[in-house]
Amino acid sequence: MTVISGPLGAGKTTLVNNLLNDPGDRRIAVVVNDMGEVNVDAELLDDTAEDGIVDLSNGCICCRLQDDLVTAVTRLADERDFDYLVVEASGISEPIPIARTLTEGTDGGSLPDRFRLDTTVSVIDAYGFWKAFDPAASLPDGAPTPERPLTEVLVDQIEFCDVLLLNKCDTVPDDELDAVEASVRELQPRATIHRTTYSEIDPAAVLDTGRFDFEAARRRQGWKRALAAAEGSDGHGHDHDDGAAAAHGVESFVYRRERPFDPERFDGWLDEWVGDVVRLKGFAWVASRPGTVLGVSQAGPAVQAGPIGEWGDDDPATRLVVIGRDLDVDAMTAALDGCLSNESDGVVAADDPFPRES
Ligand SMILES: Nc1nc2c(ncn2[C@@H]2O[C@H](COP(=O)(O)OP(=O)(O)OP(=O)(O)O)[C@@H](O)[C@H]2O)c(=O)[nH]1
Repeated sequence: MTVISGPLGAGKTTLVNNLLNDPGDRRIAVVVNDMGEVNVDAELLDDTAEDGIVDLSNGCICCRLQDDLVTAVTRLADERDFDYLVVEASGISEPIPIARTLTEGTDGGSLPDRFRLDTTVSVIDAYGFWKAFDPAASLPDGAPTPERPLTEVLVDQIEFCDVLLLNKCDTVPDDELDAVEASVRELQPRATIHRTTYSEIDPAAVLDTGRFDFEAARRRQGWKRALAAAEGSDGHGHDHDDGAAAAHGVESFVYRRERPFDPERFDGWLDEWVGDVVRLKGFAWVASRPGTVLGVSQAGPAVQAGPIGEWGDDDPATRLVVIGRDLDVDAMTAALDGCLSNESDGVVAADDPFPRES
């Protein structure tokens, strides 16, 4: 099986159609997931192949429709003869839960033994990505408007995949495309990246690649690599061998402190969206909650910060990975230092910005 993820309008259906039109000597079946009540995507798929296409609509296969996905694949296996299954996730699907469903199954059941998750593909709209991180970007003539701002899900889709299609390359100038690819590469050091237009790609690059590896995909996300590198060095976690990233000013650094933040000042810092930052991810020690690990995740304008566990036997600390272009590391470090509290505990925030989830 190959799973295709990616934001709305990135070119996933276009890729599925290309694969249906040129499957080589494979017989392909397709499961298409769409959020709407009518599965528009299934209607857009070529009629000739319609028989092997299952629609899962009105929900998302990463959450509500997990069991439906297992049931649909099992039924397809019972009723049809095919060699390869392509699953097109909805634009808002998170790839990790889908990969888990397709490898481990759900509480309600698992896939027949003869299925094997082979490749996870993310189709990313190069223009949408470029615009999301560059507030000054303007729309080239005739380019489709991206339907969705960058969100946490988009970064999840970039960070967790084996093959990444940087699609709609016709809508971004070549020099900017190099910078876009360098940023994507910093987030996603492991995947094979292909630049595509109208999702045109050799089917062998996305089918039967043998590249899926759950643990490697999770372990080798860009921010985790930066964190691991920083723990053994001076805090600059970027890959010094990566000339493309350096040429475009793309880097990552890790903010590390053994002192807690003042909750209100740190919350204020998180609210100040810094345009050059592509990704902020890690954990923090906050003085108002001395026993609690605060998880922090920012992707474009979307920020999430909340309790993710207890320090337990670990010494509390802050580790924040920042990935971006032309980062002013000194200014950012100074701003974060300005949010540090002198108290290691006992600070009471009048209105706790990071309440424990009930
Ligand atoms: N300019 C340009 N348009 C493209 C390219 N690839 C796809 N499109 C167009 O972008 C639109 C969306 O493409 P789809 O393949 O439907 O995207 P999708 O990811 O399946 O979209 P959702 O199902 O809504 O999430 C369509 O009008 C495509 O023709 C490309 O490389 N360049």
